[in-house]
Amino acid sequence: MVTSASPLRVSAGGSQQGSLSALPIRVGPSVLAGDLSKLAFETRRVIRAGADYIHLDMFDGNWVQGAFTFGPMVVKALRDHEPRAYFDVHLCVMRPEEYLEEMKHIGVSRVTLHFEATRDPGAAANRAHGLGLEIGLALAPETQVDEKLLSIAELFDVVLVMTVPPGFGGQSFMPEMLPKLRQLREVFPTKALEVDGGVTPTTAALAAAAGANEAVAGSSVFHSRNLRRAIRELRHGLEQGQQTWQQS
Ligand SMILES: O=C(CO)[C@H](O)[C@H](O)COP(=O)(O)O
Repeated sequence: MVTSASPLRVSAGGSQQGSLSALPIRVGPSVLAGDLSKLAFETRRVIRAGADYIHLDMFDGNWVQGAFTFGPMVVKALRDHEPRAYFDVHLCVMRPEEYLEEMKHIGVSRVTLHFEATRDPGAAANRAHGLGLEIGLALAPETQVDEKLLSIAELFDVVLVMTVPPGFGGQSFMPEMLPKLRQLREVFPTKALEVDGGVTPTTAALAAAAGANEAVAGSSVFHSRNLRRAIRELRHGLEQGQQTWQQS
């Protein structure tokens, strides 16, 4: 295992702590935690409450065993309701690279593929960019950072560090993912770094102090009685954490 005591470098890398201030803080509610019978309503509610983007988890019941959510047709229907929202689709499916053209066609803003599920992630990133799609690389908790992964991650617009095993909401944030975030931030000082799973204002602050600048949150937003306050507190947690990073 590579630890923070053995920093890794790729060609465009280099440790530039402090430049994190250039990266925008963004909060993306995961509609998985909302009322799935009212997806358009839930999406509109969090947009009005100040969400920066909408996180949409597509599970195929295969890559994440037994968990099905929704597919491209549902996302297309949502897009028709919300033509301007930033849609961040997290593909927890087998062979996610086969869906890139469809994601573009239905108006997705960014699509995130799992490193573990994709046959040739580098080629997928290049193809997504050719289509004019932003592209993310998701890392399941068991995936460790090494030179090969870094050279692939360099091709992506965002790296998503899963802070729970993908599959369902309501799990607890895994603090053991924080060193992974630190490693990635050291190598990629200006790349978007996102966390997903068990994100609350407290864990958002921990993640941002380790380098994250984007947070997906399901339960802590949708189970709150006040969506606006929940999103504001998550943003505040990220800002506090970013300050800690800058001072460290
Ligand atoms: O990708 C996911 C699960 O695989 C969800 O986006 C994530 O779990 C968000 O839910 P919560 O904030 O309740 O943990």
